[in-house]
Amino acid sequence: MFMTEVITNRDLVEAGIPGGSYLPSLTALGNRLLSEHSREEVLRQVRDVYEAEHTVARLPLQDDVPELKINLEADNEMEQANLEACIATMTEAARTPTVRGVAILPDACPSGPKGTITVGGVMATENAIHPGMHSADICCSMMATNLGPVDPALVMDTAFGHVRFGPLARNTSDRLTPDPQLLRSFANNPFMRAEKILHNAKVQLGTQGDGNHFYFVGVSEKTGDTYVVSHHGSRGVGSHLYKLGMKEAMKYTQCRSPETLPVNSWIEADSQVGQDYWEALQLARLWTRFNHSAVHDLIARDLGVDVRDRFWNEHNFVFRRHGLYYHAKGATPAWEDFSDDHDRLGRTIIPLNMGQPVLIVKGSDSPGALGFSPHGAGRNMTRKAHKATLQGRSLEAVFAEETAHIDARFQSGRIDTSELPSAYKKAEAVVDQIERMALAQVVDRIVPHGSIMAGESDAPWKQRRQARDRLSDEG
Ligand SMILES: Nc1nc2c(ncn2[C@@H]2O[C@H](COP(=O)(O)O)[C@@H](O)[C@H]2O)c(=O)[nH]1
Ligand SMILES: [Mn+2]
Repeated sequence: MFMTEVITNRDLVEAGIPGGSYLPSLTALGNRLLSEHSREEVLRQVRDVYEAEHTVARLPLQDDVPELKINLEADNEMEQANLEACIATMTEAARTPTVRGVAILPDACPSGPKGTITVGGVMATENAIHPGMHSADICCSMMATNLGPVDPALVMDTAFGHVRFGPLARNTSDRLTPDPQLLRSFANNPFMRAEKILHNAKVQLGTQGDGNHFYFVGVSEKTGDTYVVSHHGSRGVGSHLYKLGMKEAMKYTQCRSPETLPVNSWIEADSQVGQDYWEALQLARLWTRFNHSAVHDLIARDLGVDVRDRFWNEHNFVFRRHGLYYHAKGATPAWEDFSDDHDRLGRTIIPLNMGQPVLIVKGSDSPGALGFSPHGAGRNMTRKAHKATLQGRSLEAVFAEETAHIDARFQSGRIDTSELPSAYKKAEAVVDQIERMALAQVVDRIVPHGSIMAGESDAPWKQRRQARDRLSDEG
């Protein structure tokens, strides 16, 4: 009988057992064993029990990575460099232990340090949701509304009065009202009930953000009807959800697979947290749909016309299919029933740039692209590299040349050259690859009349990016 002392939680931690909710029961076990064994023996036995019952094998990075499905062709040196960078980063990301399939699309370009999924990229994973693979702009998406045979110039002016790009929020007098039932669902979800999410769901409703988000007005080649097409995501709702998801993912992955790059951390999909996060993603999606349609409805109301038709699709999201989680970061789902509210004619939307038609396509569910098509034209070079190509020319001259055939407006009143057509890959080459690689079938084209975007601003995040660019120039 050795009963001379007790074992505490701290003793177990000092003996190398990490803290956790199981600690009190292990301590109780240790104290029972103390009546029969030496302290040293008890600690050894408790450690064995901990290892048998409370640890899971750590997952190493995969050496045999799934075959990379490449749907991207390079026509010149710059495109070749882009393709190689895409392959390098996706090959690294594919080493993440959960990854079962990888594809890059014609609009692919790197977006982050090596190992980060590309824009124009798809990653299929097993029992894992990776916030870094659907990106921070959760449910970035396109919505098209057919307004009938209305004068597109009138639609442009009406739209301009209703959109709120950039740091412009809707002020209290023109704020839109969120769907009360949706807000109740937010309050019931452990992620979505966060104060910042609930706040943004109210004050950011009817806002579009900045960067390459846009409102596009054009005329259908097929019917002559005028369409409005919008591009934005879930705004502050999604960006805060992304932060919360990433925090959970990093906590889990640091223990489960410490070799995995932090950006590729994941949440176990069939855990409670995973189910809550999945539901939160669906709620952010519903908020985004409401955000697109609320502004489209205001435009139709002011024009005094009925909405003749409407469809939409997300391109930054996670889809459950074939028992796997398909993460799309800038990729359009190309199978018919990818969501509960998919278009009954199977149409999705692929824009190219403000001066080119928006493509209305029917996805081909190509196995060679894991069932996806591109979400745009994509960039061959960074914003900074693109700016360098314009050196020596005034902003106004570049703008006038590239937008002569359309009514292009920046809501801030300041030209953002990084959003002009020349910033994107050649539209014809992307369309050619979509068709030749049988990723989707073009069923209509919305010919551009005009486009509204945020424009250049002094938003704090833009200033931080410029400061980083200056530093990298100096360094
Ligand atoms: N019709 C327009 N298309 C545009 C515009 N700016 C960008 N784009 C295209 O959209 C995709 C979406 O990019 P994302 O990664 O931010 O989702 C991009 O690849 C471009 O091809 C525009 O003003 N009008
Ligand atoms: Mn987008």
